[in-house]
Amino acid sequence: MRILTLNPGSSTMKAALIEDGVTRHAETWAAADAVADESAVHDAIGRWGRPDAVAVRFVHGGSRPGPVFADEEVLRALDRLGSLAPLHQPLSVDVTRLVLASLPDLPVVACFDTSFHNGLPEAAKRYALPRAWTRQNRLRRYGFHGLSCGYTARRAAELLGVDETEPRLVCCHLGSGVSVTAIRGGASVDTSMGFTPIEGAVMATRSGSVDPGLLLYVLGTGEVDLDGMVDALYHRSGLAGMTGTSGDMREVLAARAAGDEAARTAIGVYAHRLRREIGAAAMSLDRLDALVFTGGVAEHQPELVGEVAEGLGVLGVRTAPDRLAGRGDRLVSPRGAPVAVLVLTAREDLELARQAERLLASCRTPT
Ligand SMILES: Nc1ncnc2c1ncn2[C@@H]1O[C@H](COP(=O)(O)OP(=O)(O)O)[C@@H](O)[C@H]1O
Ligand SMILES: CC(=O)OP(=O)(O)O
Ligand SMILES: [Mg+2]
Repeated sequence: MRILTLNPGSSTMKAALIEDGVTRHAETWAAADAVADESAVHDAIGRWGRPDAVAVRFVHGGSRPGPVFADEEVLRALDRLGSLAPLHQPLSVDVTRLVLASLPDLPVVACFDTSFHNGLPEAAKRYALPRAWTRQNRLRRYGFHGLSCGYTARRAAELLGVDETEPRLVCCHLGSGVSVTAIRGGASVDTSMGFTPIEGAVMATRSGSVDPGLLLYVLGTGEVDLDGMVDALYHRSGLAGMTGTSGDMREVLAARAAGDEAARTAIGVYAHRLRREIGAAAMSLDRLDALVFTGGVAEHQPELVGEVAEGLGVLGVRTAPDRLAGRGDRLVSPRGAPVAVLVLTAREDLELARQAERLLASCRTPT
């Protein structure tokens, strides 16, 4: 079966054609370009040949436990979640509408980052807010990067040579968005992103967690209104805000190498907050078998993984420089280390294809 997968991230739009679990074609565009230039996705379909189905990543699926077929009614509901993930959700809705319009007779499957975290334990899911706010179970922690985590959990178990239900993992997804998830028995038991993909670690342009009291204070001054706050927390914070760069880790590392003090501080904050999240995630596990790093930054800047890991000795985490310098999916901890450290390529495309195939198979009438 040939599945076209579309993965709108906050900085990139990634498309791939997966045939029976194998990648045949792949292309990445800057996120803004992919939707502004409607023909980009269309051209890819033309070049790669007609797929049997399309699978699209939506970061926010609300409480949906798994993928669903996308139609206009589903899209309208997902669009209403747009303000909870403004860097991603509108792009996913737009690109899905484009596909439905240009390939009207193809099944299009919407797959959700949030589904992987749907079974979070109550204590990890709730905010300590007034019951009147939380009674409907909507104002809660959802978690994101779930498609990446689902793939990572399976791939890590494969590399460790154990059953999927076995390893206790902490999965760090370091892309433009950054999240840390504790995985036990193949399921999410805590995660750093919450109601929105702002919470938790420092990201490329997002702030990560900030004392809500600080935000209330700034709003109270009247110098920033709600739109200004949204813009600041999603677009002008994180590495970008601290350094005046785009927030792309390549640029920040280059600035630090050139002696830029703001870049040095920003990477210090990024690594410190990431270690805090890793430590917190480990507390939801009864043991830590492996710490997994994935996403664009982990894949392309493994030296940063080494830098983060250096401060995690208390968890038994160590890395080997020669292994870090390698390529592809690999163990980067030294032989005999108490915790395996893995660097894995994020394969949301394979997870998207897998989920779409399963949904399609479940709808086929048995013969
Ligand atoms: N080809 C590359 N070479 C070096 N760094 C890269 C490359 N591609 C991505 N990165 C790094 O990965 C980050 C983006 O991660 P990615 O997972 O692709 O983003 P998105 O959140 O859009 O899915 C960038 O900040 C950059 O530092
Ligand atoms: C959820 C999220 O932040 O995704 P990405 O890293 O792809 O932007
Ligand atoms: Mg991504």
